Amino acid sequence: MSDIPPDLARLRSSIDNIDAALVHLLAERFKATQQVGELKAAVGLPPADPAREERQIARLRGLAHEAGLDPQFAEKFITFVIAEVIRHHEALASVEPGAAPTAGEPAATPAPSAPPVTCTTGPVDVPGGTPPRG
Ligand SMILES: O=C(O)C(=O)C[C@]1(C(=O)O)C=C[C@@H](O)C=C1
Repeated sequence: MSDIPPDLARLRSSIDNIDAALVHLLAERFKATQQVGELKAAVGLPPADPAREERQIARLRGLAHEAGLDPQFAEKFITFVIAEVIRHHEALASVEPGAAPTAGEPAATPAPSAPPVTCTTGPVDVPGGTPPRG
């Protein structure tokens, strides 16, 4: 393969930095939305808030326009991210005592001090399950 022109290498290095920043920014956003999901589940608020989403989309479309980014792309991107957040919120709501009501149902009384839900990456300890080996 031929040598990479220095300008291409420089631009790619910049792209790599930007991509890393995007990943870090998204990780921070998901840390914040995780807490929102726990709070919503604890008080019985529904996972999605379409009115809030409408405001976010309108705001981001405006920012995108000012920044020279395609507003349609900005909307698609934030909609994609929010859809994933809602999926996480729904998972939290399904395990919280103050789980979100389904349509037409009143909200359950929230537990006074519902513990925060944490994500487990390792094996889950089930009471009465197989004792750990070793
Ligand atoms: O602000 C909220 O209520 C959230 O749950 C966060 C968030 C988001 O990711 O920005 C996600 C789902 C809602 O529909 C609206 C916004």
